[in-house]
This record gives sequence, structure tokens and C-alpha cells, in this order.
Amino acid sequence: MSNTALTIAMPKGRIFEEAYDMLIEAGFNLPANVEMSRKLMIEIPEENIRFILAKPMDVPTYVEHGVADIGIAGKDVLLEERRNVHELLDLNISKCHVTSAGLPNTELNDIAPRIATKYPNIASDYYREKGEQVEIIGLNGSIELAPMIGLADRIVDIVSTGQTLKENGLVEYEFVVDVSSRLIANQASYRMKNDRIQDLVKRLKKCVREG
Ligand SMILES: Nc1ncnc2c1ncn2[C@@H]1O[C@H](COP(=O)(O)OP(=O)(O)OP(=O)(O)O)[C@@H](O)[C@H]1O
Ligand SMILES: O=P(O)(O)OC[C@H]1O[C@H](OP(=O)(O)OP(=O)(O)O)[C@H](O)[C@@H]1O
Repeated sequence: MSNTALTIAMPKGRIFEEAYDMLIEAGFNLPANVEMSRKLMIEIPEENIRFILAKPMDVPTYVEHGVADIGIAGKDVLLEERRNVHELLDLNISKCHVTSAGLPNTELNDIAPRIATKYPNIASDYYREKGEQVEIIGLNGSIELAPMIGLADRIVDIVSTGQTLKENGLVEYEFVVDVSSRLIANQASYRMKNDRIQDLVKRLKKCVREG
């Protein structure tokens, strides 16, 4: 098999640790304490692979533009960003779901209820498919605040343990979509570096935990 260079975009933050553990298990000799350092590029010369550390939402952008051949991204990010990338493998890590939530016992009576979210595309797709007209209010984090202080009637956001909703007195209303992290590839790299990419998929597939 050829030893063409591969660039892999890894998300910093929440997914990083689980993805790192999987790569180590798959035999990639990543250095320890990567996340503690401020380095944004890590080379593994013996594999001719380099890793770039990116903001989770930016990973599909690097991959679509071909500056990374491969990336790891949450399904939420893929649905929101709608980038032209090839989805290779469900890594089954960083599992959570997208939901609508709000204050308990509140009906949506308004003509266009306000939905606060950092996923404007996922939220508008969801309500459009239901035939409901809504006003989307874009936020970047602490989404749960929005119904508590009267900025929105509902939020559309990630739920994992449910602790954030609970601690802020909110309840789930509607399930939107399941989320886990996926291995993605640039469309051209997938064709041109297919041997290398298939080898990577094979190695990681062995490390995917079901359930
Ligand atoms: N509470 C959670 N539990 C499990 N997985 C989560 C949770 N929240 C988010 N995720 C998954 O992890 C990915 C990255 O989340 P993370 O919070 O690290 O990034 P982010 O939301 O872009 O944050 P920041 O803007 O702080 O970098 C999300 O795209 C999603 O797939
Ligand atoms: O169900 P839980 O286990 O409580 O997790 C859900 C929380 O995790 C995410 O927030 P994050 O920690 O990324 O912070 P953010 O408010 O900056 O988005 C998400 O937006 C929820 O607020």
C-alpha cells in the first residue's frame, strides 16, 4: 500500500478524549498530553499522518476544502453545516441527542414561537418538516438560559445526561435526532487516497464499541 500523506482534522473539546483513545487503540502513536499543550498540529512521521486540532464546528469545513483528508465530527455538526463530505464510519462516541425543550407545562400558542438554538439549520428543518412556522433565535451557548429569561419559548439543543435541563428547570418536549461522532472524508481524497483511507477505516472499525 502507498504511504501517501494524510491529514486528519480532530475536534478539540468534548469529542477529543474519546477520539484520542480510539486512535491510540487503533495503533496510532499520538503523543500524551496533546490537549494540554497549545500545539495545533501533530505529526506522526512513521505513519506519514498529521493531525490538526480544530473547533468542532469547523472540522467539516477543513475536510470539504481538502486541507484535511479526514475528519471527526458530531452528526449534529454535519447536519448543521451541510458540507459536501463523505461519511465513512459511525465511531459511536460522544453520543447524545438533539431535542426541543422548554419550561414545563407550556403550550406553543403563538403564531411564530421563538426557538433559541445554536443549530439554526437543524431547528428550521425540523419545524419546516412538521409544517410549523417558528422564529429562530441564534445563540452560541448557554442555550438553556433563553426560556428561563423569556428570550424564547423553546430551545433546540443537545441533551446527554439531562443534567443541564434538570438543573435549570426545563423539560424535553420533542426528540429531534440522535447524535454520535462520525469519521468523514474529503470527496477527492476518498477517491485518490482510497487505500490509505480504507486502511484507516479498517483499523478504527475494530475499535468501535456497539451500544
Ligand atoms: N453534553 C454532551 N454530551 C456528549 N456529547 C456532546 C455533548 N455536547 C456536545 N456533544 C458532542 O460533542 C461535539 C463537540 O462539543 P463541544 O462542546 O466540545 O464543542 P462546541 O459545542 O463547539 O463548544 P465550544 O464552542 O465550547 O468549543 C458536539 O458537536 C456534539 O456532537
Ligand atoms: O444533558 P447534559 O449532559 O447536561 O449536556 C447537555 C449540555 O451540553 C452542551 O453544552 P456545553 O457543555 O457544550 O456548553 P455550551 O452551553 O457552551 O454549549 C449542550 O448544549 C447542553 O447545554
